[in-house]
Amino acid sequence: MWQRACFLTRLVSSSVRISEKAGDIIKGIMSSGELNEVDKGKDGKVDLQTEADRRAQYCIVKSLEQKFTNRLKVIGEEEITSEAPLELSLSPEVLKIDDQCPEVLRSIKEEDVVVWVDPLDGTSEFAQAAKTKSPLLSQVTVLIGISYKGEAVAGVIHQPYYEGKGRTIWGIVGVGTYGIEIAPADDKRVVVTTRSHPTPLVNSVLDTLKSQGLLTEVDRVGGAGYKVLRCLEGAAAYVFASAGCKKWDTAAPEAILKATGGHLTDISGRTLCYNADVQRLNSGGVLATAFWVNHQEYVNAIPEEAKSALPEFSPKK
Ligand SMILES: Nc1ncnc2c1ncn2[C@@H]1O[C@H](COP(=O)(O)O)[C@@H](O)[C@H]1OP(=O)(O)O
Ligand SMILES: [Mg+2]
Ligand SMILES: [Mg+2]
Ligand SMILES: [Mg+2]
Repeated sequence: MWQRACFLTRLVSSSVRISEKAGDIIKGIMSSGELNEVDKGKDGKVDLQTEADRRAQYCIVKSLEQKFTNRLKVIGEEEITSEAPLELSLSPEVLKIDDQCPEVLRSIKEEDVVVWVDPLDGTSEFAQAAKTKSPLLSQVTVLIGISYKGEAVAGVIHQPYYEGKGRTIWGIVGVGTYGIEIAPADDKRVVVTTRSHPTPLVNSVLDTLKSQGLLTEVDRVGGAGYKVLRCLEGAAAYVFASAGCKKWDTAAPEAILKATGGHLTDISGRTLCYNADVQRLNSGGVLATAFWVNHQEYVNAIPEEAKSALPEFSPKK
C-alpha cells in the first residue's frame, strides 16, 4: 500500500505516527518531572522551551529525514539538540483514503512541499501544568503542517492528553478531516483567544466583536492547535489581534480547518503564505472561523486601527 500511495498521503500517514510518538515523548518528560526549562525570550518577553519541546522536535525532524529523502524541506520551531527515539511506521487509516486525493495533490513530489513542525504547542500551559497539575494539559498539541505552493494543504494535530489516552486529528484539503467529530452550527458565539499572551489590543478587539453581536462568550485557552480544535468542536472563532504566533503554529491547524470548510487568515483577512523563505512571524495576527461562520463578517467587524497596528510584514524573521 505504501508503494502505491501518492507522496502526500504517505507523508501524512507517516506524520500521524510520528506525532503520536512525539506525544509519548512529551508525556514521558512530564512524568519524569524534569522539564529543564529554558527561556528563549527576547526584549524581556518570556518564551519557554522545555526538554519535551527539544526531544519531540528531534523525533519529528529525524524521523521525517529517515523516512523520506533530503529533498524534503522541514522547518521546525526548535533547534535540534536533545536526542529521542524515532518513529518509522505508517498509519494505515491515512493510506486508505489515498484514492480520494484530488489529482492536483496526487502529483506533488517531495521537493514541492514544506513541512512546518511545532513539536509542542502550548508550552506555557505545559510548564504551568507541571507545577499545578491543572487541566491545562489537554491544551498541549503536536503540530505537523504541510504546505504546497505556499498554501497549507494537509496537517496533523496530536493531542497527547485528550481524555487521558490522546487523539490524533488529521486532514487533507479536498479530502476531509478525520479523528474528530465536527460540531454543527451553534446559536452561541464562543470566541477563543490567548490565555498566556493577552494585550490591550487583543482585549479591545474582543470588546468590539461583542458589541457587534459576533461574540457571546470569550474562552481564554492555550495553544494555536487547541484553539483551532475548539473551532471544530463548536466555537465560532479564534481571534488573536497580536503578533507572536509563527508559521509552525498555524500551518497544520489551517489545513485541518480548511478541510472542514473553515477559514484561517490574519485579522485583516489576508491569507498566510507558507513558502520556505517567508517570514516566520504571523505579524498580522490570527483569525480562524468555523465552517458555519461568515469569515468576512469578522474581518469587517475588526476595527481598522487594530489592523493597521499589525502590519503584514515585519522586518524581523
Ligand atoms: N508572544 C509569543 N511568543 C512566543 N510564542 C508565542 C507568542 N504568542 C503566541 N505564541 C505561540 O503561539 C501559540 C498560541 O498562542 P496563545 O496560546 O498565546 O494563543 C503559543 O502556544 C506559542 O506556541 P508554543 O507554545 O509552541 O511556543
Ligand atoms: Mg515556543
Ligand atoms: Mg506553537
Ligand atoms: Mg512549540
